[in-house]
Amino acid sequence: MTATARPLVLDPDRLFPADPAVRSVARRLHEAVRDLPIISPHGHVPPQWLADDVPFGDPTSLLISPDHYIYRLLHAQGVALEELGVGGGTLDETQSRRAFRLLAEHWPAFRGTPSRFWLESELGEVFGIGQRLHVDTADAIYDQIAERLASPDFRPRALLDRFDIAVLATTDDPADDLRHHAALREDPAFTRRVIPTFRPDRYLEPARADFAELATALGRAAGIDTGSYAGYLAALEERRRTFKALGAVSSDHSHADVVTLSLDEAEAARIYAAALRGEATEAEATAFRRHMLVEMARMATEDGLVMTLHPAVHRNHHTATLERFGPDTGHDIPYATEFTRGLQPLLDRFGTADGFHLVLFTLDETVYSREIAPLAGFYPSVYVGAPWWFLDAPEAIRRFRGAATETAGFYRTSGFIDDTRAFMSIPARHDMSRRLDSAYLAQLVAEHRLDEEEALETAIDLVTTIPRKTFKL
Ligand SMILES: O=C[C@H](O)[C@@H](O)[C@@H](O)[C@H](O)C(=O)O
Repeated sequence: MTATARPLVLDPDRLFPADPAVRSVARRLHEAVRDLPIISPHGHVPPQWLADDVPFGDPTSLLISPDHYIYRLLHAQGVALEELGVGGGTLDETQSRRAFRLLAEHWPAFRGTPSRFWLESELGEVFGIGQRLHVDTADAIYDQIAERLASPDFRPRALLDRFDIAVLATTDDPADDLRHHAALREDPAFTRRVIPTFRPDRYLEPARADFAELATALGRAAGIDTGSYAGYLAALEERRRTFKALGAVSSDHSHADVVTLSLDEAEAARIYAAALRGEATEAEATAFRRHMLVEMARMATEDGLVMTLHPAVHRNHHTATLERFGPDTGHDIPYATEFTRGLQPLLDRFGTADGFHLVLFTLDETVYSREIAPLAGFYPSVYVGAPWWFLDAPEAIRRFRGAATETAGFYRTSGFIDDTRAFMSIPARHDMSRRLDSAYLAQLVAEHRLDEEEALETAIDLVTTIPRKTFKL
């Protein structure tokens, strides 16, 4: 590492345009939204953290081990995942300190990435660290973080209040007992909204070797016999009702593509029965999944849950890493996808259905201007999902606003989505988005495409009314 250890400086103008006239408008817009409550309608913070409100562990288990944005790049630099506590591995203090030092040693590799922006914001604004992360400061920073984590002020519920997170959605299995959400709702001392999200992916994939076991588990959770296709549908509908009763506002779906089709009931039932016997062909399983996406939309028109799609991720790209560390461990890789023709059967049936909301996320940014924005610019049900995962980054967010706004405007979008497990990064992620949107709106003001009053109203709507409307919050 060439740079010496230096003070950690978070410039108040970070991410704002360099042009002084535009920057001054961006500052004013950001000032108006910077401290507004955070709405997080899709993410992966475990609800148990808030239900049990136990102190976070050490700095590594909090900031490195659960964050695949961080450890994937360290892995690319040659650091072994087991050294970072990935996949549930438990590190003792010596190992945890070593992992933190490894992050510091490789910190230059994060230059220009959103992870650096987020982690520096966390260190400076959440933990009050005054030094930039460096191999010479790693141990001292580790100690400062560890000391703060021991404080009641740094327990999950206290931080939820400090971060002013008004709504936090988790991502949950349809057969989950949702006991943590129930406990939070029954706790008179807990006043924030932590809500489950219905995530049925694996129950809609008959090609899975464990599909029959999953169908049984679904039936057990719903109290409905899923030995038949009718029972399977009824169980899904029952679990959606249970999720909604505990505050859920959306179902989330992440499959290989968003191709949709409708099978007739007899054919769907035949494939389902074959799948329970482990005899469905790959083509039948794919057709069934595509049919079930339409069924999820049909259910959404009946129970009112918002439907979000997060397609086209080659999950678990590296077999050995999956086998050793499990899923969601940094080697999910995007690929190109298509929405216009894939969704036509679903939207032909439900695209104008009263109250149906379909939020489209993509990791293929070419579809924002070509497909998603045009769809959202016609169908009352379709909303443009915020830049997700590899696109949740300054340059990609700038491209997103340029690509989507001219067809769909601002008011057909989802509002920012952090979609994270990394609880400490949530304020930084939302602030990065607020800064970038302030910058984009300021540019429109500078070009006389908006007046500042409109830009101010839009900036506030983007973090308040727009996510609340899109997610029916
Ligand atoms: O930002 C990254 C996201 O949290 C990613 O880990 C999730 O989107 C997850 O793969 C999912 O499908 O829900």
